[in-house]
Amino acid sequence: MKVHGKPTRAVWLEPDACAVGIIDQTRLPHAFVTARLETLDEAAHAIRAMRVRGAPLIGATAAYGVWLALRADASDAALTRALAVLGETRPTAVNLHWALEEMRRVLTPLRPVERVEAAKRRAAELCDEDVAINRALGEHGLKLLEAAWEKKGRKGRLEVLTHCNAGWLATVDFGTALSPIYLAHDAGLPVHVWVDETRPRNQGSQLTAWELGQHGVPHTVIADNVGGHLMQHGQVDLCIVGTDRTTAQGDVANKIGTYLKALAAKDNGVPFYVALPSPTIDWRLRDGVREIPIEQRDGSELSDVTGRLASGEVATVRVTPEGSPSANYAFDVTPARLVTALITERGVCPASEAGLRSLFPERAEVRP
Ligand SMILES: CSC[C@@H](O)[C@@H](O)C(=O)COP(=O)(O)O
Repeated sequence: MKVHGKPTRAVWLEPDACAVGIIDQTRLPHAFVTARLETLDEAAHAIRAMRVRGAPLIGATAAYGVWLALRADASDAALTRALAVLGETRPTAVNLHWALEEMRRVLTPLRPVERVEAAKRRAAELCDEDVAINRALGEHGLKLLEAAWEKKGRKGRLEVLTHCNAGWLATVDFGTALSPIYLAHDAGLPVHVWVDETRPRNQGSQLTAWELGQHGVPHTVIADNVGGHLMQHGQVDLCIVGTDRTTAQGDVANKIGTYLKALAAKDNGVPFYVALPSPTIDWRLRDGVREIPIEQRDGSELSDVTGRLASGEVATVRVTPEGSPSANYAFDVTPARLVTALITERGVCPASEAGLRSLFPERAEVRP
């Protein structure tokens, strides 16, 4: 997507082919700052500190992280270590493990001398594949938005609610939940997005609002607890969110608070869609509530808030009493029964094992 009119991806190989470029997402929306990652440790830190975040982007950055590691040492031991270091950066998004497994599969049979070039090539391919997948799922999602617009009698605005950031900043490009929204906007549908702020890290108010604004998509930031009220008053036509891990039976882990939005949507008859690239499906798991690991992050993300002062300076302030402990659960699981449908690169399906199987028949028999 474009930043200040220039086509930009969320991760890229630097022109000198010696480093990986990222947008430092901890600096948005107050500053657009890019950074170079040159080592395994820098890549792992970027993921852990959420300079890059969002399930597909974590996977893509980790793939490039393997390349950075092998540049220093392409031995079997170094490959094993790189996969382990990167694999421990964040627990919930399965795209991380999917991308690392793919790098392991491609690189292990090669001689060390062949690995560096192969790692760079495969990481770049994974990035291109992510872009193509997101574009394709956007086309499928667009049909749902068009149908909703027809159902509404083509009157007013098409009101969409989203949670967290599942836009291009969370992927290599286009995004997942936001991909259909960008296509709808570009096709002339009067789409308006209710953007949940998404405490504690505010990916909605800081990242989703920023990227929608860059593309000119009308949107309004709301506090996390507003969605239910809007749905009760007929002000949300549909919800679309992303996911960090979807089980074989269609349960979806996504940013904390997603489950409550799905409950409110169900209670009010509002369609609740989840957009996902197939690498987000964990075919080994079934019961998401019991089986998906939920990341718990440092309590300071809750007690401290960063923003821009009137002076223009960006500052961090504490908003909870000194001494009050905080619990910072980063994700929750929305059971499949609350999900109207899954939007994938192969089409739209019910959130169920049969639904996923109908789109991915080659995965039907994969079980631990
Ligand atoms: C296409 S991204 C889907 C999810 O990764 C997204 O909704 C999300 O929850 C991101 O969480 P984050 O903690 O910012 O990495």
